[in-house]
Amino acid sequence: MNAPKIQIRQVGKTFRSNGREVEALRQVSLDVQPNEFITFVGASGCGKSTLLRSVAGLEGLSRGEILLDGRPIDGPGVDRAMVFQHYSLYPWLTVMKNIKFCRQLKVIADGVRGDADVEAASGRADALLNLMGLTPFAEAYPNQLSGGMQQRVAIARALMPRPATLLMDEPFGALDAQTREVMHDLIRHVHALEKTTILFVTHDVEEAIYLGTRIVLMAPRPGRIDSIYEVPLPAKRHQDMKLAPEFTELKREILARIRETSGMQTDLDQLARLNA
Ligand SMILES: Nc1ncnc2c1ncn2[C@@H]1O[C@H](COP(=O)(O)OP(=O)(O)OP(=O)(O)O)[C@@H](O)[C@H]1O
Repeated sequence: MNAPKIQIRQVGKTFRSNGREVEALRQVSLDVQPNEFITFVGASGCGKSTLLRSVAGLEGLSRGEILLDGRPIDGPGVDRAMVFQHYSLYPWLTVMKNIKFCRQLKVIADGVRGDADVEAASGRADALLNLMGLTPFAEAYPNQLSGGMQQRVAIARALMPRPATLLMDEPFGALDAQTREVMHDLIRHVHALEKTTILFVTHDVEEAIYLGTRIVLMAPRPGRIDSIYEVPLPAKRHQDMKLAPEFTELKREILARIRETSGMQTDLDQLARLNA
């Protein structure tokens, strides 16, 4: 087996605000292999976003450590890119300029580069536009695009510096069901093509199974890993697989476990007794 891309070791995170303490993560440990696609599910408040932000280097840890390629993470880096639910595009820039924006900042920070570098960046931006089906919209502004298209621009922008790791926090949460399906196949394609390691947070169990190679189910109060499921699907996915018995059985099992760990099952049982 390869050396893990990411090693999350005994990670703890406690937030303190207004005299209150929240243990967002307790003793979280996980090894992620290169080119894995890990999806995280779990009841609200179980620490999914906190864990993702910690891998991004946006959140300091209270305990433990996270290693990337064997080295401790101590802040954000161009080797990791994050995509959020809200598209966070620059409304005053065209699609093409949005995609190139971070790259341009890096060029400014690093000093003037040669023509070859500028050309390579343009080639990469064109290739990503094409991959995302956005070529006809290169000169459009974000407010002229649908939600799905805006999110495709955000993904293209994240991929621009060729990050080895992509961190996605409910990236398709605001999209309608049909657009989500298209995005699912697109992101699986990106994963295969770019050989990226992906950590993906979602509330949607079907999305977690369809996209993931492994599913990490987290539980709240304190935030922790409850269980890990291998996805019994081949690398090449298609939408009909959602109807396969092994898919629906895994979905049923995970939904039941989320209900149990969230305390929601107790609420549902009480409701059923009231209605009886
Ligand atoms: N900056 C912060 N200050 C104080 N508490 C925080 C902060 N960020 C997160 N928390 C708390 O930590 C816990 C975990 O939050 P987190 O957002 O990581 O969970 P989540 O599983 O992503 O939730 P959701 O599914 O609702 O997005 C929650 O109780 C949350 O209120």
